[in-house]
Amino acid sequence: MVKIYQTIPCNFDSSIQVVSCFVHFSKSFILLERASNEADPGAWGIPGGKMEEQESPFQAMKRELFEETSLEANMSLRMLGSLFFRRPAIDYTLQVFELQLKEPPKIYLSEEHSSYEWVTPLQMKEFKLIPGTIQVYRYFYQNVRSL
Ligand SMILES: Nc1nc2c([nH]c(=O)n2[C@H]2C[C@H](O)[C@@H](COP(=O)(O)OP(=O)(O)OP(=O)(O)O)O2)c(=O)[nH]1
Repeated sequence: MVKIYQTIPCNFDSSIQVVSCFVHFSKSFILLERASNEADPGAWGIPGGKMEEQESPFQAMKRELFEETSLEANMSLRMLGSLFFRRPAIDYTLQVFELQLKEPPKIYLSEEHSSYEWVTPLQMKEFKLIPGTIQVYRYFYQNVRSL
């Protein structure tokens, strides 16, 4: 259903760039549930979305974080790296970030999402996730080099 590569695969269409972010507070990170009128309704994922033309990955990530959670990312926004996603109908590059929060944040959702949860890595497995979310977590936080 989804194949994830560390290096660019053959004939990859690199026109679509997506940014996403692990927002950590204490031992948890935030998951957002896609609203019923969105693509893949009811699926849970970390904040993110498609990069717009003229945006840098950092600008796109700050914009998406603000739109989706109302968080204003500061200097502590860090890029972890990129992975290449191949789904049956679409290729895209996922640029993955992390943001470590020291204070409990106030979250305001947009209409794109219906709810949010702070989850530990173990709890994440209980959610109906956007495919690839666990592999991405493992890759960046548990040093699993094969996806
Ligand atoms: N938000 C988010 N998207 C992810 C994750 N993993 C992953 O493969 N994706 C994919 C699913 C979506 O096809 C794509 C993001 O698309 P989106 O629909 O949320 O983007 P957007 O907010 O810019 O929305 P749009 O109006 O342009 O459709 O990235 C993830 O963890 N979070």
